[in-house]
Amino acid sequence: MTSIIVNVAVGVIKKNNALFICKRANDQHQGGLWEFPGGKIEAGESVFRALKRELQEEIGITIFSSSELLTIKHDYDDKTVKLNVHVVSNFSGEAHGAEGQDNAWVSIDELDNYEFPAANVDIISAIKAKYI
Ligand SMILES: Nc1nc2c([nH]c(=O)n2[C@@H]2O[C@H](COP(=O)(O)OP(=O)(O)OP(=O)(O)O)[C@@H](O)[C@H]2O)c(=O)[nH]1
Ligand SMILES: [Mg+2]
Repeated sequence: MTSIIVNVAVGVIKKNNALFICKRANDQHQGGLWEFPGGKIEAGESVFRALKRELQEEIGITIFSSSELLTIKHDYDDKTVKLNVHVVSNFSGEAHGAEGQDNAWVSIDELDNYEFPAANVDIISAIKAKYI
């Protein structure tokens, strides 16, 4: 058990019927697994503000709005994360691996072919349930 809670902004980037996913670097927490891009929320930052900053840094897009999908609190052995997951379809720029990370546009059905961190099971269920 740990008392550290990491507050994270996560973006499900949607264009037509495809979602943009990235592969986490091996030296990161949950490294080598696929993710929805995003990152840690800084002190005093809103989820949207953090998402805008992280998506600019990690995948080179500028987002104009986002809509809340769900919030998940998940305990890993080494830390607890609170994932504030938003859907983003209103953005400019071409999503790419701006930090050199592998990436892919995938359909909802294709998500099952990629391995995600344990916390993401609920994100993928929510995506499927809502057909976002
Ligand atoms: N971005 C992202 N993080 C996730 C997902 N699922 C999940 O458990 N996490 C966890 O959320 C935490 C924070 O995300 P992050 O590592 O992207 O944070 P960051 O971009 O600020 O990274 P940095 O600390 O290397 O600068 C990590 O512990 C990561 O394992 C996901 O789908 N996307
Ligand atoms: Mg990140």
